[in-house]
Amino acid sequence: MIVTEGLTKSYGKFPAVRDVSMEVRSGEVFGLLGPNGSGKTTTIRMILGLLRPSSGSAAVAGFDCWRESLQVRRRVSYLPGEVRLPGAARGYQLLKYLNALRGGVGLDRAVALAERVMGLDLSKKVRTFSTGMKQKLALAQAFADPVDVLILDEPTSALDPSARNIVLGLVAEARKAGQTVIFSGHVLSEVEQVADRVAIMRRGRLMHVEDMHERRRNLRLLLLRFQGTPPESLPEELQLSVRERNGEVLFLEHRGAVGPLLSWLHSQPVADLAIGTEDLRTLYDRYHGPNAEADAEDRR
Ligand SMILES: Nc1ncnc2c1ncn2[C@@H]1O[C@H](COP(=O)(O)OP(=O)(O)OP(=O)(O)O)[C@@H](O)[C@H]1O
Repeated sequence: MIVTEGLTKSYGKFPAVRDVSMEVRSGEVFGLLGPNGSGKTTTIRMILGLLRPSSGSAAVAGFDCWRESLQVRRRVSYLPGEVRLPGAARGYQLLKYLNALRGGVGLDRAVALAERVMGLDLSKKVRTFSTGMKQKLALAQAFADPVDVLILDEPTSALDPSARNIVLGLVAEARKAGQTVIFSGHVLSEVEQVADRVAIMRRGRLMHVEDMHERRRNLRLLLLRFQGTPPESLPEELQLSVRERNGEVLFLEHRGAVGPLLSWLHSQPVADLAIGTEDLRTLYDRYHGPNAEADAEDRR
């Protein structure tokens, strides 16, 4: 649905986005992660046709984002990271106006989302709304747009925990309805909860794309407490590797099938166990944590 090839944007000599090539598949939720200033918003603005790439290209549904930006905008709804709305309008008037720009088809849904799901009073002037309320109003509009692609730039940044959950639920619904979603954010657990794949950016570069389903499927973490000393060696065919050994406790990674693992566990003097998956933090920290490898550009 979205394809970028060598997408690059420089401000003077400063490369804000460098040579980003990625594909977002139709109907998936694509998480975009990276620290402040890593180029997420600049990438998004080029996909929206709001910024002209210095080189490379971006396309949505086969339409070039710069040269055919009208076709692109017809298919895309965008929630900016910083929501700025005209304060003099009442909530309802603003939704009506924004909907009219799209032909008016989403108004009932936008009003229902704003009033019933987000709990807003649409008879009030927008200037009386708090930051979070404004974000909710913009979200109600974005989720009501009858479009193929939703681009949400930090959609939960101003929201309280309950509203955050509502938004994550709406993202899941959008995906079920076949919409393609780009979700940029800083709260790793939220991105982890909704994204099918996650891209990690660093200093304008796309460092890594991870398939979250494969990640969950392929890697299991096991914490085992043995009655007595844990075995020195582990059966090779189980694809277990030791992360840590501490007295009676073994912390293991497992990549193989579950059946043989369960049989082996049954044969062992295991006093207690916990099984989990690795969270996104570990992957993120590989590129941005205290021990992350600096690339050549960083050292300059
Ligand atoms: N108009 C501009 N002129 C000059 N530099 C810019 C401009 N817009 C963005 N930049 C720079 O480009 C880099 C990428 O910015 P961008 O807004 O894309 O980051 P981001 O990953 O979205 O950050 P955040 O998480 O804070 O929203 C930053 O170093 C920023 O200072």
